Amino acid sequence: MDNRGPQAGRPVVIAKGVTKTYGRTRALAGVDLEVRAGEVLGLVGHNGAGKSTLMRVLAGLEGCDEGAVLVHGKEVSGEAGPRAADFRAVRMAYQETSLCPDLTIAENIWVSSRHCLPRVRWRRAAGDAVRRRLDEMFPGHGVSPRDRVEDLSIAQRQMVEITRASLVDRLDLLILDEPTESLGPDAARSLYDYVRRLTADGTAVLLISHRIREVLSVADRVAVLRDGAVTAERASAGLGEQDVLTLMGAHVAVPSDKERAAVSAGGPADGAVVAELRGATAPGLRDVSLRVGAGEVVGLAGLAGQGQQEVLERLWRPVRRDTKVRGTRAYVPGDRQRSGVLPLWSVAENLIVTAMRGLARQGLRRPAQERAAVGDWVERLAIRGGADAGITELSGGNQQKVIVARAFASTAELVLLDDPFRGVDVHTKTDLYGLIRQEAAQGRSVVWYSSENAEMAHCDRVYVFRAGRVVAELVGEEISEERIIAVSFAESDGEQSNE
Ligand SMILES: Nc1ncnc2c1ncn2[C@@H]1O[C@H](COP(=O)(O)OP(=O)(O)OP(=O)(O)O)[C@@H](O)[C@H]1O
Repeated sequence: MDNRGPQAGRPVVIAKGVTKTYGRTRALAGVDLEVRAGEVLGLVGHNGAGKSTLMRVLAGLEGCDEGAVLVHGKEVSGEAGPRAADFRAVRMAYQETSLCPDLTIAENIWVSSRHCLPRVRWRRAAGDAVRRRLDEMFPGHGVSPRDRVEDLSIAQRQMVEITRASLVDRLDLLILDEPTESLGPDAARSLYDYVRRLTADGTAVLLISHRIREVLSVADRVAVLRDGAVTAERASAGLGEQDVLTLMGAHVAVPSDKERAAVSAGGPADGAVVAELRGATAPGLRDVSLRVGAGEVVGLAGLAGQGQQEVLERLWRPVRRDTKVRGTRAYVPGDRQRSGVLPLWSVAENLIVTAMRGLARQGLRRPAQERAAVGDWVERLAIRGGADAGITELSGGNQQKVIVARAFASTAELVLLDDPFRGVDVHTKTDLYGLIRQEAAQGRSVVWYSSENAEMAHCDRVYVFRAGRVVAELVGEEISEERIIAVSFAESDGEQSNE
């Protein structure tokens, strides 16, 4: 499977005046865009701007209503659809993985790449191909082609998804939709090393991401999509994060020192304790003690998989003597595909499901109150698509907003956040950080695991985890990205001897 790209700089795929409408939603409103051989083009824009829709149209997975898509100069929009031969060399790795959970990795590869695999002993051929490519792209990936997809972690599924997209006879354009949202830093670095090798061979790469700094460090050019149209295209050289945010029309409020000071001064460390772990030891946890005060935002930081999710699990299901939790709880999963959205329900139903009991009177639901609460949240978080849309009609980031709103719309005293802001745009994230602080000011407690250390700046107290232990407790102004990174990597003698 070699990648013979065309001459660098020549257009591989061109969109001309592309429009796409779903019911009343105009997802694309006349997009003009060119992706050239040998370049990485970054595509940025708010949740619901139309990025994923545009990618599906460019990959020939969906037709457009008006306008045209040209692949190597030939107009092919009329042939879009899963079998469109002209789009074969344009492949897409999805943000929500497209893998079948019940099948093994090798079987999934066969499903999507069978045209370039032998028909006899296909399972072994698919397994060998995917293993080779995984080794090349993500050294130390830790998966076997025989593993069933549903048993993989979210990061492993993402690695397989990206690998799957690259396994073809000929690859002219690789589209990566939020590829690193679920990957750790090492895997992200490996991916971009691979991207550089691909582009050096003439393949074009279209990278969609909400991580602007990352896009600027990888992409040669950046295009901004806003309300279904490309509103700016720039070379990345010389462009800063703030320039891109301005092009996106985002107003991003970085917390000022005064606000930070207010957070630490208001830290309710002396208030009532809502949840507590005392020397908790379990698979993945070693002698963990922590406490959460009323109205306190407590962060769980450190590298991924160091015990943070086990703590959330423990607080969600406090069955042992070493865990005490008072009051009701709500959980916001980070993996919306597996345990987040109820796919057959509308936005309103998904949002209100946990709050309806609190709104009911004598066991009877009160539709008017429910509608008002839903309307309020849809407006508060600017959920694009509206209350009556089916949840799966929403863009990924907007679905995530519904899941966050569901938890905060409930009367839960303790909200558990499992890295919930992956795939959410910068502007909305800032609104959600504000929401967490407002809710905490009203006495709600939050325990927040995040893989983005910068997010921990919005917490009152942060516990940094390493190998199942708390290795540091940072309070107020002690909380900084640098400090978290330093303690995440610091290895004490005691820890090493236990590993
Ligand atoms: N299958 C669909 N049915 C109905 N509406 C849809 C469908 N797919 C997308 N939309 C709508 O089209 C608009 C653009 O969605 P799209 O997923 O392309 O946005 P996006 O820029 O990728 O967002 P995100 O950053 O959140 O992933 C949204 O308003 C969305 O609700």
